[in-house]
Amino acid sequence: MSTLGQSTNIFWQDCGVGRSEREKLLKQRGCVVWITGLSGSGKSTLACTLSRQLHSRGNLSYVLDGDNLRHGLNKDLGFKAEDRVENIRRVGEVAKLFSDSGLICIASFISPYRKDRETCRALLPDGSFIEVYMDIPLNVCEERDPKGLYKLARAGKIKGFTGIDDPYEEPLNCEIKMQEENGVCPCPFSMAGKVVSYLEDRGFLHEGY
Ligand SMILES: Nc1ncnc2c1ncn2[C@@H]1O[C@H](COP(=O)(O)OS(=O)(=O)O)[C@@H](OP(=O)(O)O)[C@H]1O
Ligand SMILES: Nc1ncnc2c1ncn2[C@@H]1O[C@H](COP(=O)(O)OP(=O)(O)O)[C@@H](O)[C@H]1O
Repeated sequence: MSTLGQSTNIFWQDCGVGRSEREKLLKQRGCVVWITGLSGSGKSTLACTLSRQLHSRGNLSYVLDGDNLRHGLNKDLGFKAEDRVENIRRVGEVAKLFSDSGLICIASFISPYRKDRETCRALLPDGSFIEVYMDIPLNVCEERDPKGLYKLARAGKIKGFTGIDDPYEEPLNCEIKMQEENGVCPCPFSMAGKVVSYLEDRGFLHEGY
């Protein structure tokens, strides 16, 4: 495997305990559920509700959340385009490791650029990157505004806020799309149920897949 960047004289170290052994132990298959969408679209809520539903049925998951990772691993990054690219690059690599460990990794990031999401997808075995698009209209997200950030962005106090004066590129071929139905947003529990059904149907949640 050659994924070398600046480092030289380094060699891939294989380990006798492999992915399939870990997956057998956990009775599930590792994957990445990648939740993308505007601020306020419900990404974190869905991520946590999904993690709870999986936990209740005996499946091990772990949530990687934009706000949280920016407190640690990514605290050197801001919101300029190149910082967002690096943010998602690092998260993609971490998500790959988590899924290789056999976990259901739930990544919740605005991840505004299509190319970066596709790069993360390409890191994973076919079918194990499940892109979930929170297709919630900007005006709904803005009305919610739980952190008051849209208000600040509209007032010009935050520059480069996604959806206001920074781009968001919608997925073209996501696996799951969450949308309002008759002007009503489905509850987080039913959204999480939709993801669980998807994972179940594709054998991610069972032994003997
Ligand atoms: N300029 C700007 N644009 C968008 N979002 C902003 C900005 N500044 C701060 N925030 C807060 O940062 C959270 C998004 O972090 P992410 O790591 O998911 O962003 S990105 O994927 O790198 O675009 C986002 O969290 P969510 O609301 O949960 O999406 C915001 O709370
Ligand atoms: N399915 C939903 N229906 C209605 N309100 C929701 C739903 N999901 C989240 N919310 C509310 O919307 C706001 C933003 O949710 P959050 O999960 O923080 O979004 P994000 O992580 O995308 O910024 C919160 O106040 C949350 O309670």
